[in-house]
Amino acid sequence: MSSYSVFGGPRTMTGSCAVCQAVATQCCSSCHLVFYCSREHQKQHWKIHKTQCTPYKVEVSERLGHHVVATRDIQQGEVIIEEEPIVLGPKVLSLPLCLGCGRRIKVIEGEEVYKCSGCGWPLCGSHCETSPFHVPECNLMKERGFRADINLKEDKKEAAYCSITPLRCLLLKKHDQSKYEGIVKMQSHLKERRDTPLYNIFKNNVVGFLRNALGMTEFSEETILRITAILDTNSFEIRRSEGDIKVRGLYSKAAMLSHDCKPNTKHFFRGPKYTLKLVSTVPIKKGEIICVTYTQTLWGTLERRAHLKQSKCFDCTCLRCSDATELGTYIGAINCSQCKKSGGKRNDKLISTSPLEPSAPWKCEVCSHTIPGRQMAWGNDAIRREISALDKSKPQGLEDFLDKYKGALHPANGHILEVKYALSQMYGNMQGFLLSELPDRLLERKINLCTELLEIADVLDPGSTRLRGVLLYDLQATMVVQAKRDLASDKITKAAAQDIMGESMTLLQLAAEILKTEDDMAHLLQDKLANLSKELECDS
Ligand SMILES: C[S@@+](CC[C@H](N)C(=O)[O-])C[C@H]1O[C@@H](n2cnc3c(N)ncnc32)[C@H](O)[C@@H]1O
Repeated sequence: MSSYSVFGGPRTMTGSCAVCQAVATQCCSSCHLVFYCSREHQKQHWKIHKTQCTPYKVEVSERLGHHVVATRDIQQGEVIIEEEPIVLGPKVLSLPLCLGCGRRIKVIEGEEVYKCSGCGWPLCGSHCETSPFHVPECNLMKERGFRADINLKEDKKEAAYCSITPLRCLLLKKHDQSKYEGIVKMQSHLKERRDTPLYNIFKNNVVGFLRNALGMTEFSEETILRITAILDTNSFEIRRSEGDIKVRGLYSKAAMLSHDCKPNTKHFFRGPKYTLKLVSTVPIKKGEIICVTYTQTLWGTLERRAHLKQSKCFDCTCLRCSDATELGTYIGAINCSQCKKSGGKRNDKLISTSPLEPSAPWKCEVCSHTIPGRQMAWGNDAIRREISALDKSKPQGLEDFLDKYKGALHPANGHILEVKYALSQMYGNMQGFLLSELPDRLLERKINLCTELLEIADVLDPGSTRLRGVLLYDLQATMVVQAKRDLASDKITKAAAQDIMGESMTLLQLAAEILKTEDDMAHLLQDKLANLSKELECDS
């Protein structure tokens, strides 16, 4: 941001000047939070204010607790928050990972994994022993005479990692008091978490390890459990850019963001310090809540709310959750078996009679057929398990799943959509199903899948979201191949092919704009744009 870009014209609110405390009528036009009596004082204060100037403020409400509100209109694609983590570390259960750099460790049977000379924890190699992430915990373990003896297995998640991130939080008390204080002020929901299975695991394993094995008796059981609860309530899951492993991080500003099942931002992590960037996916009006999603867009309300209740200890009452049709998408709906029997329309659907009550019965929109809410929840769990067990190495198992459930589940049911999304990614992108090799039937299938999914994404995950970007990209690529084939076999005229290519170019430009923030897509998209422009030039 240039030094003077936020110096707007006079505004008619009053406050006290940030420099001289005189009555002031002008405020910063970017954040609208700081007042100045004169332009000179605004310029003078900019050196300090530029590090604090944000388009949002944190407010507190009974429903949400702390949450973030826009202090001015925010355009689509603006970076709202950019910050480094206060703490970074392994998830509660983690695949083998290096405590120095966070990379996945490859475990080869019969070969020793490198172990830290100081504390015995597995690392990539000696160079990771001096990593600032690892040094404080390593010093403590050495000091307390502890040496880890961990037997990692290649594809097995290791439970011993559960103590590391809480330990890193506690160590801040000595090394960075203000960060530690920032953490302990965060919401924990410790009361609600007490005596849950996870709480008991933490009580035995984390408290046991830190207080007994490491002798950290200066921290009470209550404090340690509060830290584990704070991590569960506030941390972000980070997929490392290599895509091989997930870690978790605590970010002080982003921890204030509330959840909505139709969020208005996306976030990603960049660089060796895992800097979080929060970007608006749609325009956000001054006064609106800036939010993220803590759950999955393609899950139905029953599943999302159960997940939020269990992991974040609250009952979501957002617009999407409150609407039995989920904003008209029917993503939780199932087909009515009774209407079908009596020859009704295939799409007569059962929806919840009261979506904010998980036990409320589900009722057909056309006939009076109902089924208990609990049965819906069991059904969803069973289907979720079935999807997890599907062979995702080839499309056939997924197509069979869709075939099996096409009578029972509504075509836009979340389970169906998840499988359709997986298929849309397989066709055209996986060995044996590359775009140029796809038979015409599967090209058409891929186009239909992308179009169908985009219609849902436009409602539930609108704007510049990754889901829309990926679908738009795939759709245009498939349209280009289809148009070329159709032209070659005289199914369409040259003019019609050019129209499709032009439309594809528009979709590709949109996808490129959305995905420019995605490490894995940005270069690919620039190349594709250049190639498609060349083709269009040659054709015209
Ligand atoms: C990451 S923290 C957000 C900051 C928190 N509100 C606070 O006061 O510190 C997550 C917690 O915020 C609350 N929260 C977030 N979104 C909510 C929502 N849509 N409805 C109710 N509570 C919400 C829940 O208590 C949740 O566990």
